[in-house]
Amino acid sequence: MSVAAPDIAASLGVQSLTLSRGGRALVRDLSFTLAPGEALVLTGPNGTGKTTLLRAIAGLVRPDAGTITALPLAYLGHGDALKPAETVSEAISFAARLHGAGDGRAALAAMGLSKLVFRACGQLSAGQKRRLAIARLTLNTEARLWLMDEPAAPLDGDGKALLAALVADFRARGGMVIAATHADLGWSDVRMLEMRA
Ligand SMILES: Nc1ncnc2c1ncn2[C@@H]1O[C@H](COP(=O)(O)OP(=O)(O)OP(=O)(O)O)[C@@H](O)[C@H]1O
Repeated sequence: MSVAAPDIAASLGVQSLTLSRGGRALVRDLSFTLAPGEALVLTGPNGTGKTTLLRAIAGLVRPDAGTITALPLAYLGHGDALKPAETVSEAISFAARLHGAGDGRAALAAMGLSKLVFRACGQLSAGQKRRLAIARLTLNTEARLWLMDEPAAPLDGDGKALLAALVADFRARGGMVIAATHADLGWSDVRMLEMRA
């Protein structure tokens, strides 16, 4: 007996979405579609709901109303979710094994971390931790959509350029990206959504 693979939507569809937190409406009747290869950048003042919208798309916050297409996705939150005692090599190889994505060394190289494989995650700088969290996200080979919350906040210029290259490569392979940021990410050909208070 064979079991058919579930249908996976090609695009992300957000329809008539309303979201609130603490009794306050943050998003009202929002609709948009993101097609393969597209990126959407969320901007807007602190507290306007960028993280909440990302979390709703990830299925972590229940909308008051509306629908969101379910897609295989990878989520990069504010925090890097690294275990301090684990080495960089251990952190990356676990994720690589989980997703059947080789040994993860190419992902480390892509974020400029090859020389840090034996360093404990707890001893990394803020920018190095962010680079590692990004490298790990790219190992999720099933993901069609990357959700990134302030992905570049602690990154230097080189780190931002490496992130931009990974995002461009993912999009060229049909991936979709939604990022919340206060910084200019330097990504080309993005759509913008400004959240308002
Ligand atoms: N668990 C919660 N319970 C109640 N209110 C919450 C909760 N989480 C977030 N909020 C509120 O929802 C609003 C939106 O928060 P959110 O983190 O989505 O904003 P943001 O646009 O991402 O902000 P920032 O730019 O500071 O990262 C804020 O007013 C926040 O206090």
